[in-house]
Amino acid sequence: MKEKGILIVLSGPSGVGKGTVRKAVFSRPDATFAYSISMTTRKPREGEVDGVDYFFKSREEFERLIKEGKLLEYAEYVGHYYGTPIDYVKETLASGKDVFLEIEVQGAKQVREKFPDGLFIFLMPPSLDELKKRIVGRGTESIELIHNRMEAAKKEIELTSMYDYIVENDDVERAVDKINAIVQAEHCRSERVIDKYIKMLEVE
Ligand SMILES: Nc1ncnc2c1ncn2[C@@H]1O[C@H](COP(=O)(O)OP(=O)(O)OP(=O)(O)O)[C@@H](O)[C@H]1O
Ligand SMILES: Nc1nc2c(ncn2[C@@H]2O[C@H](COP(=O)(O)O)[C@@H](O)[C@H]2O)c(=O)[nH]1
Repeated sequence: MKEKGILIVLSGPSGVGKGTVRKAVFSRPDATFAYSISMTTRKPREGEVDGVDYFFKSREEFERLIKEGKLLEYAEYVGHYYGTPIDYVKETLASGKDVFLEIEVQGAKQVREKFPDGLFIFLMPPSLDELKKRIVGRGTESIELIHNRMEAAKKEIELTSMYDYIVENDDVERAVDKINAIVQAEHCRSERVIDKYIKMLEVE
């Protein structure tokens, strides 16, 4: 039987710290996951590099990729498309490596439908007040957008039952420790490990 990696999906409301926690996951020297670089139609921010932070696309190109079935999931988020290239995910999982997606909740729902065996982790804010503080503190949103995101966050938090784990992001390094522990536990539990031992017995 073919070795298969785990598809890890980190999601949660806007401003909870998904991007911050994902960067901290990958900055650990022992990180073994492959990061799936998303496509987006938003413009690069200062310092962002095409093919490293995102694959930056025009709306026309993105819509063509949707039609051609090249995306595992996609969502329109604050006026821009975001999506996960499907080939990279499939090929990397088939090679036995775990793949890490950091995506918003609409996209996570689509992935759950296509990859029910994925490992879905919802990043939870310590409180709604703290979530608001983080969105305001980031300084990227107008008052109106902050209000919209807070209303959306309340609805998103109600949908946590589709996730396998909830990790509170009270402290970034603590959240990373919990995510790594969850993935390790999944490796021990999963049939991937059982397959490995069956293979070992077949060889003897
Ligand atoms: N554990 C934490 N404690 C305090 N501040 C945090 C923590 N995690 C993240 N932040 C801060 O919260 C703000 C939002 O974080 P970030 O941009 O990573 O969120 P996000 O969930 O990726 O948001 P979006 O979905 O809108 O892109 C940032 O200013 C970040 O520095
Ligand atoms: N559904 C998807 N959401 C994605 C993807 N890549 C990133 N994201 C999410 O978009 C927002 C905004 O990101 P930003 O870089 O503009 O701040 C954030 O919540 C990301 O998690 C994707 O491929 N699909």
